Amino acid sequence: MAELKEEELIKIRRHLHQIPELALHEVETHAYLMKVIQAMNQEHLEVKEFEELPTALMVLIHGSQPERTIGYRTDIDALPVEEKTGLPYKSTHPGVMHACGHDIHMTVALGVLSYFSEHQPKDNLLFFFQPAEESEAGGKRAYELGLFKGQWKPDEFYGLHDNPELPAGAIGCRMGTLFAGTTEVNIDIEGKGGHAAFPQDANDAVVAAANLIVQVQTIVSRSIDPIDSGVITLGKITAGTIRNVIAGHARIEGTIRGLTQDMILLIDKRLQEVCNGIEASFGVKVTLGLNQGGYWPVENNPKLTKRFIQYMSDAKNVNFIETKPAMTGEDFGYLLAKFPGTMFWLGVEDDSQLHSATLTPKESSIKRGIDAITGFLEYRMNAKEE
Ligand SMILES: CC(=O)N[C@@H](CCC[C@H](N)C(=O)O)C(=O)O
Repeated sequence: MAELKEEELIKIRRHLHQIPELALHEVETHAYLMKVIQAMNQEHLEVKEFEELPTALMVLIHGSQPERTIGYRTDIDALPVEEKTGLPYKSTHPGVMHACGHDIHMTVALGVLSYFSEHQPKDNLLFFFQPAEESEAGGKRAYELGLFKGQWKPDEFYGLHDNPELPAGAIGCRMGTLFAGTTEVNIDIEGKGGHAAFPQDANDAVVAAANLIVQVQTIVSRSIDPIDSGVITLGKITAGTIRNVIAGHARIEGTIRGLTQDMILLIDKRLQEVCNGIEASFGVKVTLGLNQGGYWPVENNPKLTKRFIQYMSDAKNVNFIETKPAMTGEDFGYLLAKFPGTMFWLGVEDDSQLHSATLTPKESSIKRGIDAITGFLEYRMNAKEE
């Protein structure tokens, strides 16, 4: 047994990349993670699975002189995106892809875990392999199901997200808010179907939906202080069956983002008002469903994040970049509201954005990320408390 080498980590990442699974269905991923972890030095390791959240996994490395339990979280799910990278190790699961880089996240976590399985840490280290980040709020579920109990409760929590806009291996972070809070939006419009030739006898849900979509564009442009930040994106619309039948139903799905909870609530309220207006002017029934789940703004803890940034800025082997807040969401925001901690970016340098079918993170970022994180954790465990 020895800690995982760079070429082994790359093999692991490529295997994970080939078996992406959607939120709460990460069965093969879970089994593969178990296999990799079981091949590590088990001397100080304890592994826990959970009947109530079967694809989740926690691993505790018992420290030599523990004063605290330091948590490290990685997400493990993928997205419903058909991969178009053409890579030899592309997804083998049709219509599903690690288009948000969670394969990189998991590999970095395994690398850090493998390092500390061979170099016993002073404090306890708790690794949380979390299902369902992209949807279904896996972090909140885990918390509400009581997974963080007894020795499985972190005193502080860290986690990363990959960032194609940063150079490979760079660490990005900031004090305060790193990511937005998000709310999932579902809008159902009920009109009356009919023949394309007799619109007067029907009530066209497509026309109502089109107007609603246009009016929604005024929420950010007209109701929000331009100095503040808010987003509403309607990413999916479905309606109708054929060109010559007037659709009686339309469904629109989207997402709201804000750097503060007040901003999210303001957009929620304005969206409800727009829906009410469409109901009144088109005589349709509009049902608005809003679900924030666990996607709270990601607020970095001041004391821990100051220490994190200090270490990363000073470390000779780390390219540290102070970043702006981003409108991406993360259910780690929920866990950071329960446990103090820090979320940060790992640069993976790519022209494609997160959630794109051509995302190809640079694999050299994996080892550099592991070195930066293990260095930080060692420093953290040995640093004197102020
Ligand atoms: C990092 C990232 O891309 N996260 C997702 C989180 C999704 C939140 C939720 N399902 C929503 O769509 O509102 C993101 O899309 O930012």
